[in-house]
Amino acid sequence: MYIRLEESMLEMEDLTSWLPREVAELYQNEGIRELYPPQAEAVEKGLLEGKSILVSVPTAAGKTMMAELAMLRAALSGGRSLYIVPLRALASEKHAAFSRFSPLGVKVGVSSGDMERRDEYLGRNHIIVATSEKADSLIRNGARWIRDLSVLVVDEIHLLDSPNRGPTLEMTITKLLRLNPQMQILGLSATVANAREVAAWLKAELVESRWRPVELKEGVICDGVLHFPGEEVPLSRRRDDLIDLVKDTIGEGGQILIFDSSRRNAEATATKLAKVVAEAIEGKAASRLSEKILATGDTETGRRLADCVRSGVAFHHAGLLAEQRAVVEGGFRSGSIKAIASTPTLAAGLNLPARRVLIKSYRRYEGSRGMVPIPVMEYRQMAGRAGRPGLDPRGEALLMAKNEAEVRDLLDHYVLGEPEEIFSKLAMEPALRTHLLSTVATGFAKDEEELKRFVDSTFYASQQEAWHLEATMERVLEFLIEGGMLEADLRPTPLGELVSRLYIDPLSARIVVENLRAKEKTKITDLTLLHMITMTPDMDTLYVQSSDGWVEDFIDEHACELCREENYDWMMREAKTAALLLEWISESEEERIADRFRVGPGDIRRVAETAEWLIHSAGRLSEHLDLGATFRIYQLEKRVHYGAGPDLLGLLDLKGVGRVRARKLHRAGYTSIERLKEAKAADLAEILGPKIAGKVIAQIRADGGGEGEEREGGGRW
Ligand SMILES: Nc1ncnc2c1ncn2[C@@H]1O[C@H](COP(=O)(O)OP(=O)(O)OP(=O)(O)O)[C@@H](O)[C@H]1O
Repeated sequence: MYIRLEESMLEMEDLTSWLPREVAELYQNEGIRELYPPQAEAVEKGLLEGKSILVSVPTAAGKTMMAELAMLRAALSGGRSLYIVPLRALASEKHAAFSRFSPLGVKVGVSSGDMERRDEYLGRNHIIVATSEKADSLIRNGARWIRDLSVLVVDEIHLLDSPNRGPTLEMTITKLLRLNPQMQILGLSATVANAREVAAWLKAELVESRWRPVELKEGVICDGVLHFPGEEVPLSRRRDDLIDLVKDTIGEGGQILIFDSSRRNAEATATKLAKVVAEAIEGKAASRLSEKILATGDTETGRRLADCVRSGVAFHHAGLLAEQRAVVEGGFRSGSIKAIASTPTLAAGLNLPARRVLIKSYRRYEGSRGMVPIPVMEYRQMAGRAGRPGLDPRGEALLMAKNEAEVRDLLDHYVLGEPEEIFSKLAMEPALRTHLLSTVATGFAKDEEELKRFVDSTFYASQQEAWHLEATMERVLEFLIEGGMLEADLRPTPLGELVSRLYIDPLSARIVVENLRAKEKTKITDLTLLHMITMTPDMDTLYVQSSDGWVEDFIDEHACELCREENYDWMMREAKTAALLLEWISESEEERIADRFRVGPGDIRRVAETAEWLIHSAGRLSEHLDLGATFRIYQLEKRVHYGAGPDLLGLLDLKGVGRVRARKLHRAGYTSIERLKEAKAADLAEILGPKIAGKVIAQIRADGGGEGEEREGGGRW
């Protein structure tokens, strides 16, 4: 259980020893009078004197503000800080939050978008927010400003342990430290067992604490009884634990976050609660939110979500569109939504405090491993959302158990248990393949000796007594040499440099090149290209379910268009994913795609976005190696971007015109920009609505060789 220590002894006023008075005033105006104890400890350990610090504290203990103070100190003396976050949604959130420093003259930027870019303009900012992938890509593409950093903040640094994101994070930190040896680094971590090890790697002071701003009571709910260590409290009414708990929370003016094991369960939980919660809310605000959800697009998932939201409940998972998630989060913050049922995957990105947190299922589905219990560290991340500072006297986090034995297990393992240690995942072959190439291609190492020395400065090496990488490294280097990405003496080839800049797995590059070489040019269709990119390890292919019998027919039907694939299970998944993309570019309605492939609208966009990046990369490879499919690939890239047919390409360059509006214009005979120039303003307004029509007209005017010409043309608009 978390404990609350004595109050901090450092007041905002005291910060003027290190920072200009305006900074202290800014926080005072936000109602902050003194530093929380872990913050005060960080200051004592040199946070405001440029010392590197690893902070390992519970959720909501004020980590972000520590980072802000260090970044402000740097900014106000002209220094630059990079703030690394794990998710794009968090990058926008932090960017918005840091923008409140602009009255102090602090410029803030966020790096998102294309991978193969340097974004030199970002260097004008004092604070730059980026995901670890984007930061890595900026290094690979040679952004100059990244060599001149005063402060590096790594949010959620415990993700070093993540098989997906960990190696990139680790290599990015290692490279940034190499480029900026004097830089102050601030690692913000959840509580982990071996924070000292992470601190040692970063040569940082450690601030480790269990302090929380609001007391947190943790326990297990079973059969109408709340079991806390040493205490049992019956719930007032007894029917159904979930419903009773939600009613109890809302009855006391609180909100509840519920974590479920799967999307389907999260949706079912929200639907079940809708009736109960609807009675307890003021309906107007909820109805407005529900309209907002419907405005994001007409899909089954959207409609179901809108129905729930109208009753003051929501579900939240990766199948939703980003806009839909934003409405749900905003509605919860404003109090119109009382309960959210979410999947655990999103716990890290869901920055919403609530009076109560219910972990309805402590298991989660993990591909081939089936349902597995979540780590204690993740449990703590979820539980830590309970208790809104300044609003709740205390927070309560409960796990749900089926019987007494499970109650005891859950109390022992999660409530009273220690979080796990974290381990580097750099030794995994796909990670090494990508990162060894980029290390050489970006000039961090010139030969094998230097490469080994570089790897020696990673978290992996600092955790290991002895190296276990030799064999894997040999294999990976051989692969890169064979694939023409490195010379035998490990100098990068132009192809290797390109692959590194494109930010794709070298194996993806090889799959693309081999398939483009193998296939007769005249036989390459859109489906061939789509299938090719779904074969790469960079594409997360869709699962094939028992009801997906049609995929086999699809494979038979399109056999001569598809690429060669040895493994039939993979072929099924690839073909299903390629079929989804084919429907997307054929302008199938999202609702139809969601239905047929049993995915959420958020999944469609994600698959399309990954595909676009891979198709773009395939185009660059084809161009570089003169593989003869370049034009066709670039056309496909644009179609995947917009989800539209080839006849719309001319219209899709217009801002505000997506697949649906472009098709409407096309149907009305406006098949090109040239044709549009002939149109009457009133006709366009009828097709597009007056606002969008105005936007389109302005663009065509700008495009059409100047305003004067338009006017001479007879004032058609
Ligand atoms: N010293 C303080 N006094 C009062 N409020 C504070 C103080 N420090 C931070 N807060 C407030 O507490 C809330 C949580 O802080 P913050 O976001 O920094 O926590 P965090 O540890 O980064 O959270 P998470 O673990 O969710 O990332 C914010 O609303 C912030 O304004």
